[in-house]
Parts: sequence; structure tokens; C-alpha cells
Amino acid sequence: MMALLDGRFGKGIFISATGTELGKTVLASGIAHWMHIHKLGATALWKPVQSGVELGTVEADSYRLLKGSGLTNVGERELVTWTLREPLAPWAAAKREGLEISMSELVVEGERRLQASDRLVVEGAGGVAVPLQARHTMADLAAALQLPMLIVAAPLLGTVSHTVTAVQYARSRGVKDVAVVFGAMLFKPTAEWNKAAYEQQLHENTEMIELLAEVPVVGAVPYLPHPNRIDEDLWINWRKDWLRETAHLTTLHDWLNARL
Ligand SMILES: Nc1ncnc2c1ncn2[C@@H]1O[C@H](COP(=O)(O)OP(=O)(O)OP(=O)(O)O)[C@@H](O)[C@H]1O
Ligand SMILES: C[C@H](N)[C@@H](CCCCCC(=O)O)NC(=O)O
Ligand SMILES: [Mg+2]
Repeated sequence: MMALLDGRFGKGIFISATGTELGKTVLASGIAHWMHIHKLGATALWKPVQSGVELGTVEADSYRLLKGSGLTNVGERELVTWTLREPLAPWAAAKREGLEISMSELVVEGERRLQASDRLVVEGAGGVAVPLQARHTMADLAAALQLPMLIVAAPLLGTVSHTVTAVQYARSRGVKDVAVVFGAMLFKPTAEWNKAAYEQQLHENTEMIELLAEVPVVGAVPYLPHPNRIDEDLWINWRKDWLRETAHLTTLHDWLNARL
């Protein structure tokens, strides 16, 4: 799908993944918070479609993006375009409600949002090949908006093949600038957990993915789950923890600074 206003976009990135539930919302909110604290001008967030949640609940990506980023120039409702009931790919979730998402309208909206802020962080739903409409996927939306894509990958066994194929797919749909970041392990590290073995595996996975997909792997997100309650203090603390726990991610920050 061609961009409608070629060459007149603002700055932005599209956060996608090799699949669902890998940490896009946590990362997108953290990146937006980091930008908000460290950069001049207006940072904005956009979730084009969320599925399987209700607005205003702590499970909703729109709520978690808002509270995790600490942005105050926007309401939760403005941060998301479609909120669909069923926890499915947007195309299927829309069909269940007798609706159809228009990809070309999302592209126009994305262009408007890019022009309206100094930098826009977009979060897809699920992975790169998840459809918004028949034959139009997350990667197509990122490509139409000419956005660099940051792909969140699982850090553990199975990730090499998933990540290499996701990167190739995104490129095949026209995304030109791609990087990979490992999400956290999604369990709290225990006393028996072997940090050295984990780091060795991350290192080896980085090497294989960079070589096979010719893509930069720009870091690994620390273990920092979003609060699971609507409690302002918990979210304030999460944002502080995020800045502290990610301060060492200089490769990720350099990648972001060069694009945002
Ligand atoms: N860095 C992290 N540390 C600990 N837990 C995390 C981290 N990232 C994500 N999680 C947890 O894993 C779950 C899934 O994360 P998240 O909602 O960010 O995934 P997602 O990729 O945005 O999923 P979706 O495809 O539904 O948008 C959440 O409960 C979240 O708190
Ligand atoms: C329901 C999930 N949480 C997510 C949609 C994931 C679709 C995955 C489809 C697939 O790859 O099979 N929705 C969302 O990010 O709003
Ligand atoms: Mg999400």
C-alpha cells in the first residue's frame, strides 16, 4: 500500500514483535516515557487496534501505554483507534463484531498523527504478519507510514527462527529499517536462576540473528512487569524503575535517538 503523503511524515517508530504477549506494550510505554523525560517537544503514542480488552481497564494496552509513559497531553481514548472485544487478530476480531478495519484510513490517520507530534511511537497488535484487514498486515501499515520497525523477540529457545522469519517478512512487505530487541523473560528471576547461562544464551542468539537476518540486535529489556492495578503510585514507581533499569541500554537509546 502506498503512502498517501509521500515524504511529508514526522518522526516515528513502529513497535512490532515475533508474536503476541512478548512485551511490546511495556517497551513502547517505557520508550515513550524515556523520550518524554529526555527530549524536547511532544512525544505521542498510538495503538491503531487493540483487541480482547475494554477501555479504562488495567488490562487494556491503551491504559498501560498511558500510565507507563506518564504522558499527560493525551487521554486514553485518543491513544487508540479501534478497541475490539475478542482477543483475536484485529481482522478477525472486527469480523466477529460485523466490522471491517480500513487500512487506508489507518494510513491517513497515522500520517496525521505523525505530523501532529514531534515523535510518534506506534504499537502494533501481536506480531508482524497479523492482519488488520484482508491481506493487510502490521508490517504493511509500518511500511505505508515509512516507519522504522523495532521487533520485540523472545529471549529464549525458539527465538532464532521466529526472529529471522519475522525480520524477513517485514522487509518483504517494504519495511526498510528494522532492528530487534529481546523482551524480558516473563518470570521473576529466582535464586536458582543462572544469570550467566541466560546471558550466554542471549549473546549466542544475538550473534545468530544478526548474522542470519543481517539486522542489529539493540539490547534486552530488563524484567519489569507493568503494575496490575489502577493505582497512580504504582505507575509512578514503575516509570522511575524503568528509567533506572534501562539506563545501561545505550545501543537501544542510540538507535532511538537516530530515528526520533
Ligand atoms: N520487561 C518485562 N518484564 C516483566 N514482565 C513483562 C515485561 N514485558 C512484558 N511483561 C509482561 O508480559 C505480559 C505481556 O506483555 P505485553 O502486554 O507488553 O505484550 P505485548 O507484546 O504488548 O502483547 P500484545 O500483542 O497483546 O500487544 C504482561 O503481563 C507484561 O506485564
Ligand atoms: C489478543 C492479543 N492481546 C493481541 C492480538 C494478537 C493477535 C495474534 C494473532 C496471531 O498471530 O495468531 N491484541 C492486542 O495487541 O490488542
Ligand atoms: Mg501490547
